[in-house]
Amino acid sequence: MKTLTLDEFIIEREKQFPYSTGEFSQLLNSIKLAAKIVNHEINRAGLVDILGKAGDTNVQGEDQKKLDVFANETFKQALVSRDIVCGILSEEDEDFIPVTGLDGGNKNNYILSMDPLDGSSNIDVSVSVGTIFSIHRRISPIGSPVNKTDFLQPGNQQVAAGYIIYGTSTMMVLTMGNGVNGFTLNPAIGTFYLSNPGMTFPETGTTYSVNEGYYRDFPRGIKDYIKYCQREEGDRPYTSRYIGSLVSDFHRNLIQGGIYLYPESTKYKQGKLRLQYEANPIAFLTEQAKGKATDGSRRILDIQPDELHQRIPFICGSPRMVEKVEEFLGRT
Ligand SMILES: O=P(O)(O)OC[C@H]1O[C@](O)(COP(=O)(O)O)[C@@H](O)[C@@H]1O
Ligand SMILES: [Mg+2]
Ligand SMILES: [Mg+2]
Repeated sequence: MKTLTLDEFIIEREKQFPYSTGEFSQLLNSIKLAAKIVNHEINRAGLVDILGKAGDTNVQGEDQKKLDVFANETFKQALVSRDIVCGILSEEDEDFIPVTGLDGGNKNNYILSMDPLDGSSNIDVSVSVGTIFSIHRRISPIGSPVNKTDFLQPGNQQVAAGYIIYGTSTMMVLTMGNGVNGFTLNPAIGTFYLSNPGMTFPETGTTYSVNEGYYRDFPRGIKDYIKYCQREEGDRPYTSRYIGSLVSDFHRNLIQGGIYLYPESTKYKQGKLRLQYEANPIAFLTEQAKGKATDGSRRILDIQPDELHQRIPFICGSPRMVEKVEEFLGRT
């Protein structure tokens, strides 16, 4: 049986999509193109001047890496030059970016929120990193410039979300609200093929992913859950695996079962991860893969955003494991 390419898969799915105008597949094509350019740069990172700090900080006060900036510019270029979105929100830009036509307005339907390079702390040491994206339909009138409310929609309004993992192989994992599918890049011909159809979280797992270096500063319930994972009982102790790239830790847990936690702590009072372009897209994928995603008490996708770059405590993965954390948090 012929393996579907990403293009063929999207065209097939778009036929089932209300409002289908071809705009959506063009948008995913732009993402796919930018991903291939970034992938190429990552693969030869040590040979070109793309490692290390760029010398600036982003709106979160983090040192931008050269690859953060390269990935950000590459994705923006691919989207703006094709005039395929009406606005962009990026981790690396303070404000949202309205994409305007000659008339100052914009006829496009979609806005894209993105984390152009996820796992920046791993770039210089050849550990897998990713790109995360979230797609919403605009709420401002077609033809007018986008405004802030377009970017403060809750996660349950996403029409699609995904990530690209630049790992031992390069994959795009995507949901359009109808399950989760993984596509592997054949670097020889530059085509993504449907390699992992119908990805779903195992009900439970034996892997937990959390930066235990912050253990002391975690809420009581999280500390109790970590101790529970380490106790010699039943199928425990669980294995601790933490790559330090959300996309990579999530991808492993999606395939093998497991849980990822980035709770609030004294250093990150609201957690570290950003709601609009990290937690929401990953939560949409999680739920579409029959997993669970919470901030400890609320369903991530139902949280009403207040700020473009707001942070949120984030827990996601195999449903039984996430429920156990909620139980521990509920007890405190
Ligand atoms: O080093 P820490 O504090 O454990 O944080 C690691 C987490 O931060 C992130 O790197 C944040 O993402 P960015 O690299 O896009 O800023 C996640 O990918 C990762 O899970
Ligand atoms: Mg990130
Ligand atoms: Mg990033």
